Amino acid sequence: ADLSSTYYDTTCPMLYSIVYRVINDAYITDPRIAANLIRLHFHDCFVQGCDGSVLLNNTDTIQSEQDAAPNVNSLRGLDVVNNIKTAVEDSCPETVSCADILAIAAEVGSVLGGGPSWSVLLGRRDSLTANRTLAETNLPAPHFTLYQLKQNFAAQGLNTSDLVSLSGAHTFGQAHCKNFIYRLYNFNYTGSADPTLNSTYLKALSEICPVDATEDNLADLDLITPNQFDNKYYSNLQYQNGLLQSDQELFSSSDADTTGLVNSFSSDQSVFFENFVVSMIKMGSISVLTEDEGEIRLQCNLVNEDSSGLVGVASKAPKQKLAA
Ligand code: HEM
Ligand SMILES: [Ca+2]
Ligand SMILES: [Ca+2]
Repeated sequence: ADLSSTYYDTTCPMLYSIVYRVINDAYITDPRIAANLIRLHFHDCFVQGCDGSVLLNNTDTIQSEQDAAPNVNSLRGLDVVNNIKTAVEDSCPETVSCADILAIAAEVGSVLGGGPSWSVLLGRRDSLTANRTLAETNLPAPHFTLYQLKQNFAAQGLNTSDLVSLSGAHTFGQAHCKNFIYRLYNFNYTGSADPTLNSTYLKALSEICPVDATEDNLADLDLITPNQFDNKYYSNLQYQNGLLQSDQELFSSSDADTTGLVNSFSSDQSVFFENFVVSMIKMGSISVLTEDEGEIRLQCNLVNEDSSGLVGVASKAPKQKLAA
């Protein structure tokens, strides 16, 4: 069945305001949470669809996607998702999926950053499985060329325009040095910096990430407005101030048919916002589970019942008994 914006209108009318309140509380002390939550939804949707698989922890039967290379030491916001789930279960027990919570949280992240709001389509159900190998394979890498990025998005049913608009989420949040340090000192084994990196920006980045940078150092993805959801990401690219290679490729790749889109998003923020919303809704619909597929998890990090018959949340009855 199709997703619907009114899916929980009768079963959980306060859903949006509950999700908003929990995120807003976290945002006051940690504005980066807005970026963390958008990224979680993306990393969920690209791995067996938007089914909450990214939230599952390691167990005897689950290999957590959180340990896949693109996620390890890099996913934030999982605790806030659990806080949201607890608050939602309080008001609407056993009703709202974790996959839907991620989709709403992504929209709230955009809104809190000053970005667009949209009516989130709902009705996803949660997976019974995770797939770490698929997380390694499907999530795009920061060193990808434009060609690789297009292939990677096409595999999810997303086109070049989606690639450019969704990359605009790098208008906020941060990245670890290890994801771009190779651009600073020995790009493609040339012994020098990536030629598509602005020399002033290169100097600034070299201070954040010296050759022997420790793994924990972070740089803002958007050097102009690091916490604001706006279109500065695209003007940065025009000045060769993209942090990741995968960002700068959208403007600087020799065969970039994406340059025109970058220019139009840079010159008109409302055009960027409109396209971002369309692409987020498209991404949020990738391979969703609906109706009797999957389950409504009681705890986002655990399936309700594992193969050994143990219940995910001790205080709740297993799914089979509820249905009986
Ligand atoms: C186009 C291919 C993409 C690549 C190669 C990519 C890669 C990355 C990398 C390497 C980081 C830094 C991770 C770290 O160092 O901890 C990052 C951060 C981030 N990405 Fe992407 N990303 C892509 C697309 C997207 C999309 C489609 C979204 C959302 C719609 C997104 C949202 C974010 C956000 C918000 C952050 C900052 C997170 C934080 O501050 O914790 N990215 N991305
Ligand atoms: Ca998933
Ligand atoms: Ca920004």
